Amino acid sequence: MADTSTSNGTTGSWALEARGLGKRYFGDRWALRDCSFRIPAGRICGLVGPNGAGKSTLLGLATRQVQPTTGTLSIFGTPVDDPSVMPRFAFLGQEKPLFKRFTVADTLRMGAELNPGWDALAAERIVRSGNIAMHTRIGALSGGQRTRVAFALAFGKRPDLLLLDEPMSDLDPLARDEMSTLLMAEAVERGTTVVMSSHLLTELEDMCDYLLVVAEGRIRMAGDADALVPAHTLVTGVVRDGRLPSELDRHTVVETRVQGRQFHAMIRPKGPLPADWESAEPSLEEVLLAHLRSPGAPSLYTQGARVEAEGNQAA
Ligand SMILES: Nc1ncnc2c1ncn2[C@@H]1O[C@H](COP(=O)(O)OP(=O)(O)OP(=O)(O)O)[C@@H](O)[C@H]1O
Repeated sequence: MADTSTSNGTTGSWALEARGLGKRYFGDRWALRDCSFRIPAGRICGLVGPNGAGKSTLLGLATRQVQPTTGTLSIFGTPVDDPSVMPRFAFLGQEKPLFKRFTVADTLRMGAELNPGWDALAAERIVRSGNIAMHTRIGALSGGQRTRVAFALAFGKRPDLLLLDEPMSDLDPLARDEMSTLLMAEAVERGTTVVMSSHLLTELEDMCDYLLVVAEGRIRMAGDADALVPAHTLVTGVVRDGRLPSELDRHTVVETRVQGRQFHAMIRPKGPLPADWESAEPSLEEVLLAHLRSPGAPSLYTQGARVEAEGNQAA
């Protein structure tokens, strides 16, 4: 069962909307199953989940590199299989598909030719701030420098939606910081929506105001970070007769751990807590870690993030 309890329902347009989305590569193993959610326009959304959770599959479905087995996915209200959606998004993944024989200048020229709304100044600025000479061949660049050129291509396209699959994993800390700042500036100044998968929880905490948590192919949390985190409480109490207290059953329990005579639990309180429990508000990182360790925990959507698959009744 999913909680639908928290506030901050978001109005406005949806950058990404999935209904009953599923992908089975082969056999009966689903990489992604029954995913229904919305990401509002203009947000920086962190896509979080353990290895093999289905994050790249989801981004592959959004960019049509992967075909869905079930359900639909729309970008700004247009189904992703409609070619008119192409100019509205840019994708940057772990692999940077650049032509090794092209120079950096050739690459940017190609970006200008392929994209009607090309912003040459923005693209060149990103390249030059990394001290990369325009005449250098892509094949002669380091992995991090190639990533910078790929970022320049993505930003130069001036997309409304930037889809990023761990794109900064090979950047040094300075370049990583610079690209993060660029991303946030884009989102603020141009209202660009960013959906970014990352395993770096501190990076997500710093950058993202919206979250999509995936585990074992299903959505575990979706919505405003500001609403998702305060919905949780960390409680500590005493274990009696080696058993967790029955009072825990009154709340939504995400994770419990027993250490000696104490228990620690990440819960979503459904009412007052016993006076002898200690409670604290967790950080985003603590909430995410608890969910990543407990993929079977009940899911949570903030109001605006929830969407029902076709044929289902709205909650
Ligand atoms: N092309 C493919 N063919 C078959 N199975 C695949 C394919 N791509 C992904 N899978 C499987 O789908 C599941 C989800 O994979 P996916 O790459 O989407 O996970 P992820 O969350 O991006 O993982 P990571 O954090 O390790 O990048 C995994 O079990 C994976 O083995």
